[in-house]
Amino acid sequence: MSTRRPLLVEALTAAALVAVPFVLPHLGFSPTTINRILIWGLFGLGFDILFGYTGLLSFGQSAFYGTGGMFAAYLLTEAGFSYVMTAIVVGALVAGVVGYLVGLIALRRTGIYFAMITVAIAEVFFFVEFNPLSDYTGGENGLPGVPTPSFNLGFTMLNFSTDWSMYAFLAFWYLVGLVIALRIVRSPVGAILSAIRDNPLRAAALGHNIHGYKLTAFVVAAIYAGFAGGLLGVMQGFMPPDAFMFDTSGQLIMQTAIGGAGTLFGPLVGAAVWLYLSDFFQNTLHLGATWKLVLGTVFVLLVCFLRRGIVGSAVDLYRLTTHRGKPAKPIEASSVAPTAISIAGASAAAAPMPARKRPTDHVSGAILQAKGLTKHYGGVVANSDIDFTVDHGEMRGIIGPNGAGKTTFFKMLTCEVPPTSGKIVFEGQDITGMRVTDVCQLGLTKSYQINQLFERLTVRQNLTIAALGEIRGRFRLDLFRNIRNIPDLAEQVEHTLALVNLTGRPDTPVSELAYGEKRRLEIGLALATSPTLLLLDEPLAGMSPPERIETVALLKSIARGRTVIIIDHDMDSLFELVEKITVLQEGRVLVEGTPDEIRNNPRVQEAYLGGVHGVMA
Ligand SMILES: Nc1ncnc2c1ncn2[C@@H]1O[C@H](COP(=O)(O)OP(=O)(O)OP(=O)(O)O)[C@@H](O)[C@H]1O
Repeated sequence: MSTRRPLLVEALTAAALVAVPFVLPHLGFSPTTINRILIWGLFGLGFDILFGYTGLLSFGQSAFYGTGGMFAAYLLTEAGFSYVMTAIVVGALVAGVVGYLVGLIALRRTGIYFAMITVAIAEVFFFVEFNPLSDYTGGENGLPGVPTPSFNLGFTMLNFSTDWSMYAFLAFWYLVGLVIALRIVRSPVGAILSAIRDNPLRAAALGHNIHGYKLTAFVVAAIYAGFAGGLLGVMQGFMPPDAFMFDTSGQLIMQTAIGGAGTLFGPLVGAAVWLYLSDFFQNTLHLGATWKLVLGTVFVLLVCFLRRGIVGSAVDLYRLTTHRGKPAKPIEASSVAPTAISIAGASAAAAPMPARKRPTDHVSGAILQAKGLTKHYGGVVANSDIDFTVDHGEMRGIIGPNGAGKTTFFKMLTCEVPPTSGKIVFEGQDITGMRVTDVCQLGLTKSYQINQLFERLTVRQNLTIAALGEIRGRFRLDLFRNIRNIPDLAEQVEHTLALVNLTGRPDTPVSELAYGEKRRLEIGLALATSPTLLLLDEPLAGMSPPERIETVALLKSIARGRTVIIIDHDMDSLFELVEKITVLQEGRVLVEGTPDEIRNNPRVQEAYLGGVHGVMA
């Protein structure tokens, strides 16, 4: 999808919604089914932002769908409130508040534990609706008598009491919901959500408050669910209690899987398939109770053979046919609904700009001091009583045999793991016990020994995520801001691309990069945060000799004007790069000195060669 025509998706959707009443009835869709599809589609927009874009599989969306729907229906039937749209919006906001509170609890865990908490929450809401709150919700009877909306335009009265007028009403709100969802996924927040989906730990290490962004996605999904629930009551003239049922959450997930997660349109298309087939099996084929068995089989077949869902697979096919000869792009949510990061680089200036500088009061003297740094893993002493100082502008090497504690030392410096004892001072500030996100925001970051990239994103998109951390800070709710309007972002990404020599590969997905290119991108991610202190953990690991030569040259150019600490086992390269080396052995500092001093130090030779004195490699 062209990123130069961002309104194309919206315009095509509007045209398709106009065409639907003229086309779908001929394919066997009843007006009621079409209206239900729209409500599921709207419900699914929020769920797709949560699941497809952020990677959070919630089984609890029925709780918010029911809450929003019931609240709106209660206002309109029991509380004597007569403004239908206001009631629906209030219901959606209440669902959002409930989503915020639930998210605070559920998002404390990840993966299967998060999913299990959402299951439990859905069950709790179902119980509460049926028992303690049945006086308000109607219990198993639901709330009948929900009015249809009507608007007085002065010269005429708009009424939505027929199926097709209700379709127009729902189609309008679906389009509004889609436009908002597209704005969100195209915003910097949308970009960060897709980074969290791919690699939450790296997203946090690049300075993003991932808990805040996950909570945002959770609340957005709850608001969409609540709004769709309100529309359900209005469409049916009755708010059914089964909106709260676990089946509702399950059906939403299955429809999203059928249609394609991370596409925004997947839930709508999935709902069309699901509802059409369930109508067809029950009403046309009269399968009785076995219709669920057949539908289940169809679901399994669809998910097995269309792994990306119908919309995702259609996009892949389109790409294959239109980009024949070019390497196929991997699975990417931006394919249908372009994400912010797919747009970010579109207008990037080709000319590199100078690296951004963080304001600092200290231009000389120590930038980092570690005092008595110790780390125990149970009975294993990874680091013991390390005193370590690095000055501004210095390029320091750290070496040591395998298991000497080098990586653990870096992890403590970047606050990925807390020290058992000791203190870390960075730019005069005690950072001991701070979070990795905050330390990155202060200007201390590292590239990892094992690549920690955003695999489903391109090179440019990866660097955009890193640069956003420095430009926007740890958390900002600019949900509707176009990423193109962020000053300096595109230039900073282009500059980093040039620094790590990847200007020829900006739109290549990470999965298609050669190993050496991935290693350079790994360094680029750290560089794009504009650190004042850059830690590089084995940047040359696993590289072929030509890749090493290229990367050493790259490291030399990167190091100019920066403070860098490098761990590596490649002594020749390290001795060529740094002015001073710290040797670790068995978790302690063995010795510090210039490359020549270290090369000829008998204690270092003994540490490496097990007591056989000789010249080190
Ligand atoms: N998460 C952990 N849990 C338990 N022990 C750990 C953990 N991480 C590291 N260790 C132990 O701490 C010691 C130091 O490991 P570390 O990875 O820091 O060494 P290293 O010098 O970086 O090694 P290498 O050069 O092989 O990467 C090792 O004995 C290792 O087994």
